[in-house]
Amino acid sequence: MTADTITAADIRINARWLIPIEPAGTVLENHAVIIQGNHLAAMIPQEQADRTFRTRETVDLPRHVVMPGLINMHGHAAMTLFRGMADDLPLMTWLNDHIWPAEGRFISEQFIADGTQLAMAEMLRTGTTTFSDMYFFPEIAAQVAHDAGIRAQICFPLLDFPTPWGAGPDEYLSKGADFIDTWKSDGYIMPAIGPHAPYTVSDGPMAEAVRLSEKTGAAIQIHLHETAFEVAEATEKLGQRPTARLADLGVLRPETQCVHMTQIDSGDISLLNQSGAHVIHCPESNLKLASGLCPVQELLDNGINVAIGTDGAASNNDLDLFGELRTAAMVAKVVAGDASAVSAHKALEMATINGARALGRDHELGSLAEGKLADIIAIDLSDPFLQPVYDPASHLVYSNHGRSVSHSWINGVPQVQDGRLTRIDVADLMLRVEDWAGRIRTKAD
Ligand SMILES: CSC[C@H]1O[C@@H](n2cnc3c(O)ncnc32)[C@H](O)[C@@H]1O
Ligand SMILES: [Zn+2]
Repeated sequence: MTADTITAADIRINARWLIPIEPAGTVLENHAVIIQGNHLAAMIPQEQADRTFRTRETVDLPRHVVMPGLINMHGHAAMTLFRGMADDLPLMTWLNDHIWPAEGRFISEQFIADGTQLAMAEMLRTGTTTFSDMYFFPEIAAQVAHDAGIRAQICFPLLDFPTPWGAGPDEYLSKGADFIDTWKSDGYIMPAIGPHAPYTVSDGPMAEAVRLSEKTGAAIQIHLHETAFEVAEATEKLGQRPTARLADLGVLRPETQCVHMTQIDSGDISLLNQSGAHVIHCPESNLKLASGLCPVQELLDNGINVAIGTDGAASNNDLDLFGELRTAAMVAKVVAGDASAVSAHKALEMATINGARALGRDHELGSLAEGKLADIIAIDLSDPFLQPVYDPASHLVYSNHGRSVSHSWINGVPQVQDGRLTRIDVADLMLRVEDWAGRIRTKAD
């Protein structure tokens, strides 16, 4: 009999349940996750870990599920400061009469810094370790995320009209090219291009966005087919559905993420499938704005990658991706007329590996496997509202909400410990948020 070799590592997490996401549907019991530096060194039964690893820190999680951190693939982080400001309205009234005037009045570098921090605090507390953002002053959002050590795709905005970030498309594109150049090699930040929507970006700037993506490898994220009105208006004015127009302009590519897609016909499915573009499903925003519903199971059945996002806190009104998963799984069943559509495990895949795939980072994010980056969360299942446990995956999707998240590590660094944020000063943040709320309340009337 030969003695096992003992290897030194940094952190050992003892998990009651482990859902690695890949292979699909797997649930392991009483396993240890070993972290060395910023990556996963091993996932092995706890008795084997006793014999083979010596770590400087051990975290015992005897009532918890451990899984990869969630990836929130669409949002407008700083819109947390507009949460609950304009409810019960359809998309275009909400945007034209409330949100765009408020953005014109309040958006500044400080607004983005404080609102993005508020969003990050909520997302970290509810299990998100990577988020995608499309908003103004992307250089500020990128800095704030980088400083907090949270992974983020930050899309610079592109529109035909002026906003607090720029005078028009030429300025957005030139500032955006510099933004990509500054952040392209960062370990946490993925700079990307955010043409707002087909109805706000004309052909010239849209084609420039494609050229910039081809030149830099940066992803494109765009709101697309959010409402029936968008598709009907474009078809009437331009004689083409927006997906067909974007395909002609070269926008639909494997680097492109199409957000919403509530209106889909067989031609749209072919274009998405042939192009390798991804769909980002935001069911709660779609429900709240009465925009429509994305046929998720049909897209998955046609080989299209579908990831999940919350959208901004002004149209959701929270950034809890576990809540979003529950809605996504429930709504998918009604839309498909099939209770087996989007199972619990499939919903978890949408919020992890499918998001990583949309980012082009599935080789290092989105599942727990040796060599992948150590972006990990734990969910405490000991609460009475999560008892008894027959199937932890079922509880994560159908019974849980994000507040049961107890721990989180990003790049091997602890971000949440026993439900508390380790790197964001929440008390100080609340003072700044209250200050903004006071200003918005007085000027919003
Ligand atoms: C180009 S910066 C982002 C821009 O998008 C607005 N926005 C927020 N939510 C939505 C949505 O669901 N559809 C379309 N546009 C949205 C946000 O307020 C910014 O102006
Ligand atoms: Zn959006």
